[in-house]
Amino acid sequence: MSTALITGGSAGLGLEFARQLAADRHDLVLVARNEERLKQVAEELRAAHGVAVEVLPADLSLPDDVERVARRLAVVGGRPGEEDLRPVGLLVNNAGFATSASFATGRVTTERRGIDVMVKAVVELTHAAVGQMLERDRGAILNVGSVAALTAGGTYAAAKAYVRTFTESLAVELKGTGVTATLLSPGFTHTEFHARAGIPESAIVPGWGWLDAGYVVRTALADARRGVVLSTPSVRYKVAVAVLRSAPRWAVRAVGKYR
Ligand SMILES: NC(=O)C1=CN([C@@H]2O[C@H](COP(=O)(O)OP(=O)(O)OC[C@H]3O[C@@H](n4cnc5c(N)ncnc54)[C@H](OP(=O)(O)O)[C@@H]3O)[C@@H](O)[C@H]2O)C=CC1
Ligand SMILES: CC(=O)[C@H](N)C(=O)O
Repeated sequence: MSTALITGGSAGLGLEFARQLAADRHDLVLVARNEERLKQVAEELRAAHGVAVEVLPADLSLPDDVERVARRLAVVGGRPGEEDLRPVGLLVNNAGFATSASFATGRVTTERRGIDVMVKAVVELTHAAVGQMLERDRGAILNVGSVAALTAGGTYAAAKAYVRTFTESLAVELKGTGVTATLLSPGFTHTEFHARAGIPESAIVPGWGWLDAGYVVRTALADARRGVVLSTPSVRYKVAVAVLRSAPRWAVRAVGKYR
């Protein structure tokens, strides 16, 4: 039974990762800003599955909070001060958000926060985890990107494009070791994401349809266990990725946010 650290574990896909990993007997470290919701999830999963669940409240747009989570990820186990801590065997970099504002008229502080959470924190936490995983020669990194990474859909898409290339590059570097890197590229999935972004789901009619969070997470975990580098749940979103990757960029730009 290994330990998984999940960022954004209080809601949406992160909560689903926590539930499915707990059901599969993983101990958990849950990271998000909302401590109360994290505590509720921890109580639910300890009671339901008898696993150990650490609650690690952190705002991943704040460097000191990221550093605190990175220190937890760097734990190898057995060292002074680490007696009660097990090394993390699976890091799920999941926390993320988008805004409905356009770049030009939106707040640059919000843009900066998006980069902090979906790019800088992903890099720092991945680096902390990979170090101890290579020392133990086993572990897995699962970064949550988006199909949007292949679009010209704003700074959110740009951040996800970074995570896509970063994760593929990491997989190349880790090849031949006992550590794997997987990029999950979900399509539109029913979570709190759009409501939080001020975009009611009812206002979105994605041509490729909506996905269920449980299905997305089951697919991602199965792919990560097999060491698959690019995990894109559902045939229709695999087709969407193929279309976006092969279409002329002027056509992709014309679509903007793929829907
Ligand atoms: N839903 C979708 O259609 C798609 C989502 N994705 C990606 O999936 C990932 C999960 O999103 P999803 O579950 O849908 O969204 P939700 O809004 O349901 O959940 C987002 C999670 O991220 C956490 N979070 C947000 N900001 C911070 C922060 N500053 N520090 C720490 N945690 C934070 C939230 O917790 P808290 O508020 O407590 O901090 C929450 O647990 C994201 O990376 C998103 O980009 C990709 C493609 C499609
Ligand atoms: C599909 C996504 O990543 C995101 N939910 C969006 O609305 O673009």
